[in-house]
Amino acid sequence: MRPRLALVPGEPAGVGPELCVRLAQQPPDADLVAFADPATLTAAAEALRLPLKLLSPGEHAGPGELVVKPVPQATPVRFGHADPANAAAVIGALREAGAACLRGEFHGLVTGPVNKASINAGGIAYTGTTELLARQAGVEVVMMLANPTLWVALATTHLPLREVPDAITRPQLTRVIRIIDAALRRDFGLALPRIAVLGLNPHAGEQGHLGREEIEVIEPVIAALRADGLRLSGPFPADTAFLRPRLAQCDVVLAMYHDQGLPVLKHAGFEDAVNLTLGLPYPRVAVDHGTALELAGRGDADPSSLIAAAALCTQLAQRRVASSPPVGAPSGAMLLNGIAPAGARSIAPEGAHGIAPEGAPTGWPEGGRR
Ligand SMILES: NC(=O)c1ccc[n+]([C@@H]2O[C@H](COP(=O)([O-])OP(=O)(O)OC[C@H]3O[C@@H](n4cnc5c(N)ncnc54)[C@H](O)[C@@H]3O)[C@@H](O)[C@H]2O)c1
Ligand SMILES: N[C@H](C(=O)O)[C@H](O)COP(=O)(O)O
Repeated sequence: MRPRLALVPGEPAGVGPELCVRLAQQPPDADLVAFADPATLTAAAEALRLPLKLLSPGEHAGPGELVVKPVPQATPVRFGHADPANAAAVIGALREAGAACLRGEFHGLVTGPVNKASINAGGIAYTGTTELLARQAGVEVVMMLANPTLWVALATTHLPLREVPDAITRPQLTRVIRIIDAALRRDFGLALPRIAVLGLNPHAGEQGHLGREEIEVIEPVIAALRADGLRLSGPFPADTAFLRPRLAQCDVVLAMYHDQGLPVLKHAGFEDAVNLTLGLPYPRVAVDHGTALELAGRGDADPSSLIAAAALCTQLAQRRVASSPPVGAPSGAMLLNGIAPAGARSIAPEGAHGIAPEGAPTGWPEGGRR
């Protein structure tokens, strides 16, 4: 099955448009439709001196071609200079593409980076695309970033650090863990996903001497969900939870907040990591990097994350359309686009202690992106 995927470049002045142009040179096994201003895509192609022929919806694109659903900007793009006047176009493209996915016109959504400050400066309250798509779909979601060696999900996303402890409650954390468990079963075929839950406080609260959220919220949630059959461990002190032997025991690490988990993930592998939204009615996969305004229009931006996102979204869409996941697939068995859960690395032939050595993804199914 060849999926139809909606593609949204994100901030016009950032690296998103040129990465879409690069993606169009080596498209995934899917039909892409870009929701964007055609002039911006053309300008990006010209800046990079790459061929790009824009087509209309309904036409079939080959390499160097891209079908576009026009979303006009208020002002012409100037790479490197985000214009808040274009906020409505950026958000409009995301909303249009999300709505089309909800109507079943596309099998999945791939998105580039958005500059949160520019959108807010343009008068639109926006914390992130994850939250925007969740609100539009009327569901709760979980953000999970993944690269071939590590998966990290977040209990909270884009909110001030000061607000994090109050946002983590027993019902909220229960819902987060259930969304992760269900998504990893459905989309990755894990029979019993192993979720390692981090504490919130230093040393996971040190038995209540360094904070009580572990005792009052996190431990009771883990105990209740374990009693329901979920495979949970923790709460672990965050500073040692990412040590290799510990990672080998889980499929995904659940961090309590954005900067508890994502610096580790991005340090472990920035280039080919992707950002998944778990819990949406359709697969959404995004880049793991930001708008990188300083690189835009120069041709120096690495397209690996967008290419990985499009490839993974293609596979997730195919998987959802195809029959249900294989019954009893061993935990960690599914490898999609080389994205394997942490514990699954032990089945990769190159892995030592389940960790792929430098440059190892070449041996993984479809994982030879570098
Ligand atoms: N997916 C998203 O929408 C997303 C993700 C992260 C950050 N952001 C937004 O992007 C803006 C800039 O954020 P930031 O500076 O913290 O992060 P950033 O990812 O834009 O940049 C961090 C560093 O990585 C480099 N980099 C980023 N993408 C690259 C690529 N494709 N190839 C090579 N190098 C690359 C940059 O040059 C910079 O040195 C902010 O407004 C932030 O909110 C958006
Ligand atoms: N938190 C993400 C990251 O650090 O890569 C990013 O800022 C935005 O993600 P969404 O587009 O899914 O909101």
